[in-house]
Amino acid sequence: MAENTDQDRVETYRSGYVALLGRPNVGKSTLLNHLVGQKISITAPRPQTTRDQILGILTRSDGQALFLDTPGVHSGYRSLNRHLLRATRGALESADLGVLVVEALAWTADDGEALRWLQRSGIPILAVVNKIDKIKTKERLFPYLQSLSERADFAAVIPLSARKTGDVERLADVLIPLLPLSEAVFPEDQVTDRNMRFMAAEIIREQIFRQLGAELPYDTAVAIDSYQVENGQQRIEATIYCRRSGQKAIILGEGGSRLRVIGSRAREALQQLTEERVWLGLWVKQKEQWTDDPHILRELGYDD
Ligand SMILES: Nc1nc2c(ncn2[C@@H]2O[C@H](COP(=O)(O)OP(=O)(O)OP(=O)(O)O)[C@@H](O)[C@H]2O)c(=O)[nH]1
Repeated sequence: MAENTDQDRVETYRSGYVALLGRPNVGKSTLLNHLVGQKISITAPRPQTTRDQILGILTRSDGQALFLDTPGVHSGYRSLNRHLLRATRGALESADLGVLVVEALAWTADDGEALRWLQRSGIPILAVVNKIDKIKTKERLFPYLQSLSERADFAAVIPLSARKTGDVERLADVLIPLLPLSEAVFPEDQVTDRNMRFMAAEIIREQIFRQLGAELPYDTAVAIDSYQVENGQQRIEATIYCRRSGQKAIILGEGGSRLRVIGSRAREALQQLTEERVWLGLWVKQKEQWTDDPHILRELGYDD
C-alpha cells in the first residue's frame, strides 16, 4: 500500500521555479512570506549553485515551488543598473512559471512593464490580483478582472488578499499544478537557500572574532565567493576583507597560522551544522575602499 502511494507521488509530483514580478508595493513580499511561511531551516541545507538565488521555497504534498528573486522589479525599472537587470533576466530565464502581482483596481505603466518582461520570457503567466480586502464595493472587481484577463493569455487570474492564509493556500492550489512534473529539488523543511551562505559568513566571522579578540579590526568583512555542493561535500570559498595591510598580517598570523586556525574551526562548525563534509577555502584581501566596491557589497548581501 505504502509502495503504491510513493509511486503515485513520483508520477504526479510537480516542482519548478517561479518568478514573482510586480511593481513596488503591490505586496510581493507579503505574498511570498505567506506562501513559504515564516520558518527558516538551517538543518538540511542544499545551497543553490547553478541557478539564480532562490528567495523562498514552498513545499506541499503535491509539489514544490521555488520562488526566484527578481531584484530589478523590486527596485523599480527606471533605476535598474546592469547587475539588477541581469539578475531579473536570469530569474526569468530559469523560471518555469511567472507570477504577475498587481493591485486590485489599479493598472499603471509599471504593471505593464512587468507584464512585458514576463511575456518576453515566453513562460506561462499567472496573474495575482492582490489587496481585494481593500475594495469596498465588490462589484467593481469583476470588470477589473475582465479587462486584466484581456491583457494577456494568463494561465489563471486569482484575486486574493496576500495577508489571508486561506487565500494564499488557494493560490498555491492553482500554482502547483502549473509546474512541470518533477521530484522535489529541496528537502521539505527548507524554505530558502539564502541562509546557508549567510550562516557560513557568520560562522567565519565568529571564528575571526574568537581568534583575534581585542585585535579585531572593526571594518573587517567576510564575503562568500562561492558555495557549491559536490558529491555530498559542501565547497565554500570566502574572502576576509580588511582595510590595511597591518590588519591583513594580524589575520594571517605568523606564516598564515592564525588563518589556518580560523579556517579549521569554522570548517568544523560548518560540518556540524550541515552534517556533511565541508571544504573551506579562505583568503584575506586588503582593500582600502571595500565598502565602495559593488562586487564586494553584493557578496555581502547589500545589493538589493
Ligand atoms: N490591505 C492589504 N494590504 C496589503 C496586502 N498585501 C500587502 N499589503 C500591504 O502593502 C504594502 C506593500 O507590501 P509589500 O509586500 O512590501 O510589497 P512589495 O511588492 O514586496 O513591495 P516592494 O518590496 O517595494 O517591491 C505593505 O504595507 C503591505 O502590508 C493585502 O492583501 N491587503
